Amino acid sequence: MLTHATPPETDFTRLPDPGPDVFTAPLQRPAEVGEDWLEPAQRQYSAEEHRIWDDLYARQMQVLPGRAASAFLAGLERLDLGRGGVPDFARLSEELSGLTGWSVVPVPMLIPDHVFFWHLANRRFPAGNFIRTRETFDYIQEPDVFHDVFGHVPMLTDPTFADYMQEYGRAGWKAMRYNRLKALGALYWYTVEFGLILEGPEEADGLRAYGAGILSGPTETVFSIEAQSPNRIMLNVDRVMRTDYVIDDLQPTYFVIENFGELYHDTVDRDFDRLYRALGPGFTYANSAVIDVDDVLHRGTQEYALRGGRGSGAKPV
Ligand SMILES: C[C@H](O)[C@H](O)[C@H]1CNc2nc(N)[nH]c(=O)c2N1
Ligand SMILES: N[C@@H](Cc1ccccc1)C(=O)O
Ligand SMILES: [Fe+2]
Repeated sequence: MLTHATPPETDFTRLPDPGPDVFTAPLQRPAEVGEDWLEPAQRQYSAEEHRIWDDLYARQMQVLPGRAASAFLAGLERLDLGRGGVPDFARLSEELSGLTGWSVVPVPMLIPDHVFFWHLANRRFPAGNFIRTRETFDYIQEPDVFHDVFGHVPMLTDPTFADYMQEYGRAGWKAMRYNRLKALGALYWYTVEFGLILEGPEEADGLRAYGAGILSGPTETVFSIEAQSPNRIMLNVDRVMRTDYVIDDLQPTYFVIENFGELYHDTVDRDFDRLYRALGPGFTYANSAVIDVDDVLHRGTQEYALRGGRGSGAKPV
C-alpha cells in the first residue's frame, strides 16, 4: 500500500507542526519576532558594515571566475549584488519576484527547521540580517547576510533551481512525519550548501561550485575545485541521505551533479516514502567514506583532515 505522508491537499501556507526531531528547543526566539521568525524590517547597516560587504564581495570575485557555476555568476550579475553595500531585501525581492517568484525576508539567526521549510515552501528565502565583523571576517559559525544573500540568492534566479528549493521546503512536511529530517538535511547540505556541478566534460576542467557554503568563502571555493584532499563523487540521492556531514570545517567529500534538471528529477519527481521507511534514524556512512556504489570522479587523499583540519595549521590546498 502506498501511503502519502504529505497528502496532496496539504496546505503549505500554514506553519507545519514540528515533528519530534525538529531542533526547536535550543533556539530562543527573540522578543521582536513572532511564530514566523520574521524581523519587522531589515536592519540598518553602518558605513563600516557596508564596507565589510564590499570587501567580502571583492575577495570572492577574485576566486569565482572559472570556479563558480555559470548559473551562479549569471545570477550575481543579474541582481547586481556588487553595486555597493549590503543589498536591500525589498529591492532584491522585487527583482527576484519578476524572475522566479522568490523573495528574500529578514530573520535574526538560525530558525527552527519547520519554520525554515515553511518559508521555502512559499518561495521566501529567510536571510540572516546581521553581518560578520572584521574579527570574524574569515569564518563564522552562523549564517550572516553575506552567506545568505551572496551565497544563496544568485541561484534563486535559475528557474529549475528555484523550483527545487521550493520543493525542498515542501519535502520537509513528509520528512517530519517520518522523523527523518536528518536525512533530508544531508541532501540540502550536499546540494544547496556544498554542491558541485560538472559543466563540461571532465577532461575539459568543467567542474564548478554552485553550493552557497562553498561560494561565500575563498578557501572552500578553491579547495572544493582544486584540492587533492576531498572526494568528489557523482550525486546519488539514496547514498547522500545516509551520509554524515561536517558543519565546522572544509568538507571531506563533495557530490557532483551534471545539471539542475537531473537534480530536480532525482528528488522532486520521486516518492521518498520507501526511502524514509528504509532509513534508520542515524547516518550509515562517514563523511569521508567511499563506498562500492560510488561513481568516483576523484578519490581524495584526505590529507587536510588527516593533518587535523581547522585550527591545526593544515594547509587546505
Ligand atoms: C535542514 C534544515 O532545514 C536546515 O538546517 C535549516 C534550519 N534553519 C535554518 N535557519 C536559517 N536562518 N538558515 C538556514 O539555512 C537554516 N537551515
Ligand atoms: N519527492 C520527495 C520530495 C522532495 C523534493 C525536493 C527535494 C527533496 C525531496 C518526496 O516524496 O518526499
Ligand atoms: Fe546556507
